[in-house]
Amino acid sequence: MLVYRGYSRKAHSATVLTIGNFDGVHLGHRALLARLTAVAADAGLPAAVLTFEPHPREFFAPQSAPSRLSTLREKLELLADDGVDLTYVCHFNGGFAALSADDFIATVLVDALRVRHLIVGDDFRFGARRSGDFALLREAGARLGFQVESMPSVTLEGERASSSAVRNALEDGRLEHAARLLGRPYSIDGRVVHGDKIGRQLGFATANIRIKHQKPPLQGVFAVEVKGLPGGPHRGAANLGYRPSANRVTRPLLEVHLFDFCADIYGAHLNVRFLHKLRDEMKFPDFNALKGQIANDVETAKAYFQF
Ligand SMILES: Cc1cc2nc3c(=O)[nH]c(=O)nc-3n(C[C@H](O)[C@H](O)[C@H](O)COP(=O)(O)O)c2cc1C
Ligand SMILES: Nc1ncnc2c1ncn2[C@@H]1O[C@H](COP(=O)(O)OP(=O)(O)OP(=O)(O)O)[C@@H](O)[C@H]1O
Repeated sequence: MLVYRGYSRKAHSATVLTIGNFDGVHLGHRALLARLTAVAADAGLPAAVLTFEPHPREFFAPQSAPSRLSTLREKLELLADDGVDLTYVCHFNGGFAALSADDFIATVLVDALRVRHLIVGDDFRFGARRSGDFALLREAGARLGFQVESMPSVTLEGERASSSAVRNALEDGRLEHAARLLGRPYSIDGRVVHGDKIGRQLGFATANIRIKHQKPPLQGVFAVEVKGLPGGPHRGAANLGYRPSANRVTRPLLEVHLFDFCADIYGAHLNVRFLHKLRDEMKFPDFNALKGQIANDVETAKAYFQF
């Protein structure tokens, strides 16, 4: 998959295009991408995605913007896995937000991305003050020579699959439901960094993983599966939070204790899949209380896995 920053580079051929945030790449997105790649294959044209960085809500209201399900890198990997040929990552700034719906269609969709066939959800809104809608796209397409197709809503148990629904499920600890909405367990990638080496004194060595998320969509103690190490996937128990009982940190930290594992893995790049929530993170009065609880968590996680 080719990735372009912005839309200043004109597409080298006409495109079959879709537009959106695609945070987390959930079931609804995946159905849309399946349709996109099928239409693109039929037309012999590249399947293209236009997405935004930062998210429009992060630009308009950074304080109240929702947490991110995926980093840009994770999102690009997921789009590539789903067969997308070209992704345009458009910098969402004041200038872009001020583009009228008509200018967006003329400058971005027609001139730069050379759209031949556009597929979006029928609730799709765009342009300054969200004034553009599906009807306007249809009308512009008829005039300017591109087809516009609406994607029917993908639902799960009566609820529309959406990034917000996944965030709510993760926040409430309903991980199994989030996994159904995503079509895979929720996971975070990161590199193993050096910690305070207290874990070993506690009897539970942990891999401290630096994550890119400022505000992850979930917190607490979890049964996890870890990919990225030889002989894996490995199972374990993990804490994602601020570690209030020992050397509290200011940025969220992911610490994973792998079962029956002993090796130097500093620097490894891991993918941690959150399968089941065990409890919320807590502040313990002393090391012994923390140690006792972690021992319990490890037993509960092992029981979950029937380890
Ligand atoms: C399964 C598990 C559960 C944990 N739960 C908590 C918790 O509830 N509160 C907390 O402050 N720290 C918790 N921790 C984090 C420990 O405090 C941390 O692993 C320990 O301080 C070791 O830090 P180090 O790896 O930097 O040496 C947990 C760790 C694990 C592996
Ligand atoms: N459940 C769904 N079924 C079909 N199409 C969807 C579904 N969810 C999103 N889409 C479409 O996928 C594209 C990208 O959606 P986008 O990520 O912007 O919204 P979203 O997933 O609904 O997220 P949010 O919850 O943040 O609104 C849009 O065209 C949107 O209409």
